Amino acid sequence: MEITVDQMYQIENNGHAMGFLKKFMMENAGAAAVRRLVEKFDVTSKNILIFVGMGNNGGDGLVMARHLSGYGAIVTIQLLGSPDKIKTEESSWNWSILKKMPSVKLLSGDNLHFDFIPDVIIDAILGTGISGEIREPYVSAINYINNSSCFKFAVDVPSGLDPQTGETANIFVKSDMTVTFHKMKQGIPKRKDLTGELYAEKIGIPPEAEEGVL
Ligand SMILES: NC(=O)C1=CN([C@@H]2O[C@H](COP(=O)(O)OP(=O)(O)OC[C@H]3O[C@@H](n4cnc5c(N)ncnc54)[C@H](O)[C@@H]3O)[C@@H](O)[C@H]2O)[C@H](O)CC1
Ligand SMILES: [K+]
Repeated sequence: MEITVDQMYQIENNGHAMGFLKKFMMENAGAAAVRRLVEKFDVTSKNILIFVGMGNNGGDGLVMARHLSGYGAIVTIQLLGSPDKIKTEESSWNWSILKKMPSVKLLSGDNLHFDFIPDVIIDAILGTGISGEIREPYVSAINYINNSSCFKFAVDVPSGLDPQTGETANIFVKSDMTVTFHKMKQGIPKRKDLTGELYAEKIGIPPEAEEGVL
């Protein structure tokens, strides 16, 4: 069953109100995404570059970084903004854990020059919160991703694709694999040319959180 983006936010809020906090959803989302990635790709000693936006899509990317480090990957995060401008509590919480993990390299701002060639790029820039045309520094990050020939993995939805309508913004990521969360959003499967292999993974939200929504 496909759901709307509005329904997803309502379900998420209901689950949170039940006590299944968004930070737990985020943890499960990042862990489920990593499970799919490592099934496909041996990440041991591989260079993984994660572009992280300032909302909760970025937060999922931060969770992935921690898990991938545990799998022996060499992880670099490029936060697309300043750490003090991270927009949500759960994403900031994950950033603060990573600050205690020298195994993960943390970069921030809009300087997109790296001293390595990534084997995998993770797009955790924008998810269901997208609105309007893509702005900098996200535009440059999306260009960087699309100009790279490595394996590309999209968190929840390729950034720049509207998960409700399936329409694209001025610029958008073309990925090899996409993992969306809880249930498929209506617009995503319309653009399999952008998602690559597409999966919807459960993230522990109680089914009761759907009551009155679906
Ligand atoms: N579905 C779930 O149960 C869960 C989903 N999770 C992940 O959270 C994101 C949605 O997070 P949200 O913070 O609402 O939105 P985004 O991260 O997509 O982005 C919002 C952020 O981006 C800025 N922005 C919006 N449009 C643009 C634009 N065109 N150009 C530049 N910047 C833009 C805006 O200002 C906001 O700050 C969902 O996709 C999942 O990945 C959670 O982990 C919890 C479980
Ligand atoms: K994304």
